[in-house]
Amino acid sequence: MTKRVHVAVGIIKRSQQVLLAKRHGHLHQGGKWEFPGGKVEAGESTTAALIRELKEEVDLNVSSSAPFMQISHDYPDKQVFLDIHLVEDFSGDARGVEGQEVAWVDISELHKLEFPDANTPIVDKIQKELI
Ligand SMILES: Nc1nc2c([nH]c(=O)n2[C@H]2C[C@H](O)[C@@H](COP(=O)(O)OP(=O)(O)OP(=O)(O)O)O2)c(=O)[nH]1
Ligand SMILES: [Mg+2]
Repeated sequence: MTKRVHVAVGIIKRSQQVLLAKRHGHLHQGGKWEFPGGKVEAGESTTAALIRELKEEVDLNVSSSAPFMQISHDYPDKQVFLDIHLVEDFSGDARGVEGQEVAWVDISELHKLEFPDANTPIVDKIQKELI
């Protein structure tokens, strides 16, 4: 029995596109597209984790964010709690700091890409509410 992993996730939106990153093949859920983010550390707020992770992973400076949705999902090998925030207020040019592929993708095309299973409701809600 392991603990549920608390993850801060950012939907980074610029006009009708969102930023995706491809998870490296060796990682959990590797090879799939994700919304940038990562584990919230002990004693850290979700917002602080989001700011830290988006700087570390895609070199963006987040000015503000708003709660979007929360998802608990059980993978066969891992339990996650995704605390997902909408980020429309940021600066910088996105790049994959850790060598990962990044892409600005039209919201209308999102459902055509492969995401981790936990992301299905996220993609649905983005396509309903953010277009
Ligand atoms: N960032 C992100 N993680 C997701 C998404 N969907 C999803 O199931 N996850 C899962 C995959 C991982 O099990 C977990 C994220 O943890 P991670 O291991 O990538 O965290 P991290 O960036 O802090 O990485 P590390 O420092 O441990 O290398 O959440 C998503 O859209 N974005
Ligand atoms: Mg990460």
